[in-house]
Amino acid sequence: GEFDLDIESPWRFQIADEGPPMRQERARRTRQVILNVAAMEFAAKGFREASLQEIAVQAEVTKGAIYHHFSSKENLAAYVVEEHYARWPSLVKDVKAQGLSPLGTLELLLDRVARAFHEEPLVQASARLQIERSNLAVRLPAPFVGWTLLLTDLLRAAESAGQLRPGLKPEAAARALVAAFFGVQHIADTLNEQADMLDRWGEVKDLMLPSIRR
Ligand SMILES: CCC[C@@H]1OCC(CO)=C1C(=O)O
Repeated sequence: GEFDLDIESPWRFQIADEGPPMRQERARRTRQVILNVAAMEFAAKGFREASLQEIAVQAEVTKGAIYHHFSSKENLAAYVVEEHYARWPSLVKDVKAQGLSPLGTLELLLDRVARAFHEEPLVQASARLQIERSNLAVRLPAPFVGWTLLLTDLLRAAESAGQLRPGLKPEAAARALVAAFFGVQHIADTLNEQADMLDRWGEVKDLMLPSIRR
């Protein structure tokens, strides 16, 4: 049945320096190209080694254009993370619209997120920047919180629908799923640059979901 997902709030956060207003379409496009190229650079080399010069060359803009849109390398990193989190609400809406059961929605959602980690540079860059967050002199949103809240909602709905193993606490299962997912994507990234993420997530899912279902 329908369940209320507050999918906007967990991932909304205020960026320190908002940057210039987006008047022309061309400026918006340039900004997006810089973000996409920066994501690949951050994902490949991490914050410190990522080079604004390299980003400028690949985005075919001047370094000045990067500073115009993002004011600093740190702020550019914050926007890469913001772009990553900004993706989830629409993904959640799409999955929810399939009208599956709460646990069916949870499984499909995490499969889609696994695919995003497998193939999207913005998501991969954000995950790597979040790991480096203590070395970054810019405020990033707390990782994991948004997903833990959202999965808790889904698991509470599963409990109401009688889908949850008796005695299982929704919050505990949500934390365990987020921890498992984080570990899987981290290992897949570290050892194989996310190449085997879908298989590795499938193994963990096949182990955990039966222990969650009634
Ligand atoms: C869905 C699991 C949570 C997810 O795993 C990697 C990561 C990186 O920051 C996450 C986050 O929520 O921030």
